[in-house]
Amino acid sequence: MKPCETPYTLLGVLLSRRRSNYSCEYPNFLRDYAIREINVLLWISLIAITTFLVKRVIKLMKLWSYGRNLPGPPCPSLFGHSQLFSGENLIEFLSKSHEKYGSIVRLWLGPTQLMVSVKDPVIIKEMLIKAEDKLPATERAFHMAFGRSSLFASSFKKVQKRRESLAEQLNNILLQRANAIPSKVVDYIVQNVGSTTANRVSDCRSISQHMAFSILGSTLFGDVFLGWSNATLYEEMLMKISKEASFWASYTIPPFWKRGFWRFKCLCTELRCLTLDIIQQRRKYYKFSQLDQNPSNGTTKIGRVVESDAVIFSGGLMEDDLLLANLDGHLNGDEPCGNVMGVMFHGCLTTAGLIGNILTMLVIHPEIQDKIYSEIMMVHKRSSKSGVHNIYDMKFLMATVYESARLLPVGPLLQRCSRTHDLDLKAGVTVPAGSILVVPIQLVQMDGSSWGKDASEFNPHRFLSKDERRSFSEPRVPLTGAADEVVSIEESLVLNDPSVTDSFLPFGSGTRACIGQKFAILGIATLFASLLQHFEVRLEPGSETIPKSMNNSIVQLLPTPKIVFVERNR
Ligand code: HEM
Repeated sequence: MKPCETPYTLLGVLLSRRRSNYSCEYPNFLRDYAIREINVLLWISLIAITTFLVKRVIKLMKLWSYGRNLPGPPCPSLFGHSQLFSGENLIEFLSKSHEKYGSIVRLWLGPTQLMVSVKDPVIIKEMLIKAEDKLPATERAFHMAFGRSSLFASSFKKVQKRRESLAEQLNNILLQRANAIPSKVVDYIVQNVGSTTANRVSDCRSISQHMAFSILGSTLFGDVFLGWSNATLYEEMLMKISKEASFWASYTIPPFWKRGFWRFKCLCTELRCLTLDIIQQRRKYYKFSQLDQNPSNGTTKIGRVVESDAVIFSGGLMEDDLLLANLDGHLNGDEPCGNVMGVMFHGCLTTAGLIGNILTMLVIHPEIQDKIYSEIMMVHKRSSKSGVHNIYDMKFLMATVYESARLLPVGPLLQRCSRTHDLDLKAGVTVPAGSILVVPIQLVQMDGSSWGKDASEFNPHRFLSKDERRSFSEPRVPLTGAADEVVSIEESLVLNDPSVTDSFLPFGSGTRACIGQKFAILGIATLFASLLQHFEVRLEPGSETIPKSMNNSIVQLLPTPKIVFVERNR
C-alpha cells in the first residue's frame, strides 16, 4: 500500500501526522479542529476581557461624573481625602464639611472610591431603605474570622431570609418573657458583680464587656453557658479577634505570606472549636434535662448541680433552642457556627458598648441614678403583690437607656452601599453604584435642629412626654428635684418610642437595620433594673473630670472611667 493510501481512520490520521512529508492529500482534520477551537476560545476571552474592561471604565467614568456633581471639598491629591483623616478626626472633618457644603457631602477616598456622607434625617431615611447592601469590607471581616455566613453578608439577597427568621425568633423570645433576659441570668451577673467588684475599683469597659458576654452567651447557648468552664477563654478570644478582624479584612487578597495572619486564622479556628463544644454541651444537657422532665406535668427541675462545680439550670427554653438551631443551620453554604459566632461577636461588642456608655452617664450624673433607683423601688413595691413587673413600667430607666444610645452611640458611622444600581434620591441627587454611603450618627443625634438647644446635654426626659404630639426636643421635667417628687411626676408621663424619630439611629434604620434592637434595649434595661437595685455606681474617687456635656470631638475622646459598685444598704 502506498503512503497516500493510508486508510482514513483515527490511527491513520495520527500516523499521517508523524510523517514528515505532508504531501498527503487527506485534510489534517484534528489539527484544523484544534486550531479553530483555540481561536474561538481566544476570541471569546478577548471579547470577555474587553467587555469587562469597558464596563469598568464606563462605571469609573460614571462615578467621576456623578461624583463631580455632588457638593464637597476639592480633592487634595491622587489619594483623595483618605490621607487627611484618621478614624478619630473623620467625624470632625465631616462635621466641618457638612457645615460648609450642606446635608450631602462627597469625599474622594482615592481615584476609584467615592464616599458620600448624608446628614439630613429625611434623606437618611430614604437612603437607608434604598441602599440595601453592606460594604464588601464588612463581609470580608466576618468571612475571614468566622467563615461564610448568610447573616453578615454584603448583598441583601443573601441575608434577607436569615434576617427574617432571626427577627421572628427574637420577637418570640420577647413575647415569652416580659424582660428579654431570664431573671436567673440577671441574678448571675449581679452576683458576679457583687463577688468580684463590689467596693473595688473596676474598669468600666471590661466589666461592661463581661456583662454583655454573659447576656449574649446565655441567650444563644442557654443557661449551660453560665457554668461553662471555657467561658473566660471564649471571651478573651472573641475580644482578640475583634481587635484584629478589620485590619486583616483591609487586605482585598488575604495576606497568606504574613505570619500574623496565620496566627489570627488559628485563633478563629480555636474559637470555632470552642463554639462547637458549647453547642454540643447544650445539646447533651438539653437531652438530659428532657429525660429528667416530670412526666405528670411536663415541667423541669430548676437549678440542679451537675458535674464539677458548674451550676446548670434547665428550663422551658424552646425558643432559644430554635434560635441556635436556626443560626447553626447550613443555609446558602454557611460554614458551621459562622452565624452563631457572628452574632456573638456583633452582639457582645455593641451591647458592651452601650452598657459601658450607660454606666459612664450614670457616674457622671448621680442625680439621675437616684431617680432611677426611686423608680425601681416604686415599681417593685407596686408589683410586689403580683410578683411580676414589666420593664416598660420603669419609664425613666428606659428613657435613660435611649438617651445614652443617642448621646454616645456605639458606632460613629452607619455604612451602606448599593452594589448594582445607582441611587436616585428625592433631593435630586444621584449616587452612583458602588459608592460608600455613610451616616455620621453622632452628628445626626446631636443636631440641635432635631433635638433642641440642649442636644449636647444628657437629658432622659426628652424621651418622656405627657402628650404624644409634643416634640422630642422640649425638656419636660427639670433634672433637679427630690427623688419622691420626681417619681410622682414620672408616673404621669408616657415613654416615647424613639424608633419613630428619623434622627434616632443607634441601631440603624431601613432595609439592613439591626434585628437585635428591641432585644438589646430590653435586655440592658432589665440588667440595670437589677444592678441599680443592689448597687450604687460611682466614679473612682479623684477622677471626677469627665465633661458633663458633649461635643463631637469629646464623644470620641471620652476615656473609659474607673468605677466602683457600692452595695446599697437595704
Ligand atoms: C446595643 C446593642 C446593639 C447595637 C447598638 C446594634 C447596632 C447595630 C447597627 C448600627 C447595625 C447596622 C444597621 C444598619 O446598617 O442600618 C446592626 C446590624 C445588625 N445587628 Fe445589631 N446592634 C446591637 C445588638 C444586636 C444584637 C443583640 C443582635 C442579635 C441578637 C444584633 C443583630 C444584628 C444583625 C444580625 C445585624 C445585621 C443586619 C444586616 O446586615 O442585615 N444586634 N446592629
